[in-house]
Amino acid sequence: MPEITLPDVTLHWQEAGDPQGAPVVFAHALGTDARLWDALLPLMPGGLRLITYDLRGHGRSAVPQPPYSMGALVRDTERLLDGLGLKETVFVGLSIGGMVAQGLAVKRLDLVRGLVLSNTAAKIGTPKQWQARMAAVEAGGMAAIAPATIERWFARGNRSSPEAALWRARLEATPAAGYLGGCAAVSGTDFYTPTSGLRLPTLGIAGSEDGSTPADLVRETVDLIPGADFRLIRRSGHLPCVEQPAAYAEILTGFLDRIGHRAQA
Ligand SMILES: O=C(O)CC1=CCC(=O)O1
Repeated sequence: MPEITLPDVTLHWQEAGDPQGAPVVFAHALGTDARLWDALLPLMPGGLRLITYDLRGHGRSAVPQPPYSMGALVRDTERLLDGLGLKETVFVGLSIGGMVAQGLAVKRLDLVRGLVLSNTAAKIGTPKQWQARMAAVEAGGMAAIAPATIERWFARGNRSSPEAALWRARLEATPAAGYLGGCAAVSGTDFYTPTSGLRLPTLGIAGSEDGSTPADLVRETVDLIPGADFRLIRRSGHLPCVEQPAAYAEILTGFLDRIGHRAQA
């Protein structure tokens, strides 16, 4: 499994698709990892280099002591992309991954030619809500927040599915320190002003039953960027790439086609 060792953290990443293809990079949600994209990637068309990675504190990446800042998460991503020699990617970020996407596009537009803001916002929750969640994890571990998280993540009809059970197990296996670090990063982030200055092809994706970042919240952020497209995925909560991978692939492929993001023959 490929790793990249940065000055203050080692990150795990992997790739699929065409090594010479146009690069698409995927950043996952808090309490998940790069496997969030497993059902989606086989549904993507050819001519793309599909890169996934684990944020610090998650998956197989190292777990530095919390708290983390959004600046650190963006810097990790910038260093990963620079280390892989990538430019002009389409960057797909879901939830905290979508915050990283916004921060990266603001800081390094040379790395991002198209932005996909999935189930995310410029600001998610309030510091008070994040404090309460962090206190629950500190007191009871990851299992303490699992039932409520599954309700936010999955549409009503999908909460008893094998996917919900799998992602609950993965949430509970997330290192508490990594999760707490990520909570602190989200809690301290408000990208309304910087994101409203972005000018690049952008697609917003929301789930009709998302209990974490409801569709209206996603739309509010996406509408900050002139010309951005917005798509709603039905029968889906916070993780539509898991719940409705075919619909997600179709929407993402349509965006890539519209902006001509494919390997040149
Ligand atoms: O955990 C949640 O419900 C919502 C969330 C906020 C940031 C993120 O990545 O997930």
